[in-house]
Amino acid sequence: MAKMNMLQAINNALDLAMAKDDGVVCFGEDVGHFGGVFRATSKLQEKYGKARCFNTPLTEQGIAGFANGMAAQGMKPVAEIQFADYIFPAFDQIVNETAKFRYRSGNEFNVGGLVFRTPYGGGIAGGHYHSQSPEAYFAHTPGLKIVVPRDPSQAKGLLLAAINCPDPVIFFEPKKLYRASVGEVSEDYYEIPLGKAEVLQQGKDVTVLAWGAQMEIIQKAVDMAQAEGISCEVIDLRSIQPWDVDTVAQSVMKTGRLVINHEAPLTGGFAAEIASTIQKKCFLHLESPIERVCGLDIPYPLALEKEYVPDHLKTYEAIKRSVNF
Ligand SMILES: Cc1ncc(C[n+]2csc(CCOP(=O)(O)OP(=O)(O)O)c2C)c(N)n1
Repeated sequence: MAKMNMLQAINNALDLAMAKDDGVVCFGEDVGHFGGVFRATSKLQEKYGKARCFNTPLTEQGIAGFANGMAAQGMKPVAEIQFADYIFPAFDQIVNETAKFRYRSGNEFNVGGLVFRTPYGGGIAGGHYHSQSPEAYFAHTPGLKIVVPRDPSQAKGLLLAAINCPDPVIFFEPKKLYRASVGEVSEDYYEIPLGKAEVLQQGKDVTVLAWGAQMEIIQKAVDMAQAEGISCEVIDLRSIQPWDVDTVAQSVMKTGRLVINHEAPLTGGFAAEIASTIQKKCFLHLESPIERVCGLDIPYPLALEKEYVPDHLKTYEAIKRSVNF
């Protein structure tokens, strides 16, 4: 075991994947010698050469198209989109090509092994080009897997599973935690299965659910609620697509209440999908309406970031509303 922050854990995962399989290549804007704007690919070019870790021009559509072609030929491209806010120039390639490659070619080709890594989320005073959480746009596209880690050891295991996955994966990295989240990480190769949620804390009154950077936010709210005797079950979804319906439904059947938190705006956010599915699966077990604690329906603001974010206080209020309904 070694103490790593999330960036070091991601770098370590990429290093192990590249050592294990010559087909794994890393590329993106300033990813080569510079190691990426956050240094996630630091030293990989030195170690594996310019053919396996290299810079691209400033063209996200080109990065995604290039990744599609490489993956279709059997390589395992790990492409970095510098900020998730800049993934939209690649939207056509990802939605129309990456996600549909296997379907469209009658299973003759697929782009499994393709991973788009991209830092997402706010809380860093980065304004609207460095703060958005666009996971729901991609969750709406069958054929993609979507994964969001919450800490270094999870980031490593989930990224290695993504690179080894027979389907293309978008790996959203909570940039706020890149250096802030530090923990013990095994230096060995290991994978954490995709599509499986993690129950972090058992409870009986209310289920509180989030992913990525919002996990530490909901934990603060849960601690406040528990101090008042409210017993909370805490779930980290880990994968947005596919998401672990059974684990969430089992929990809500026990607690009868659900609070979902995500940083993306409320309307059309992934919490709506979860709420809809769970109200159908757990209808006769629900004691109160499912609560969504999300970002406001506005562009991500620079000046009013604190008002925008679904923080621990808003989450605590939702837990209280849910329990006192
Ligand atoms: C679509 C998009 N992708 C990525 C970025 C992030 N970004 C900001 S500046 C920059 C590097 C620009 O380099 P260059 O075009 O050589 O101009 P320089 O600032 O070095 O003069 C990048 C990648 C962006 N602003 N927009």
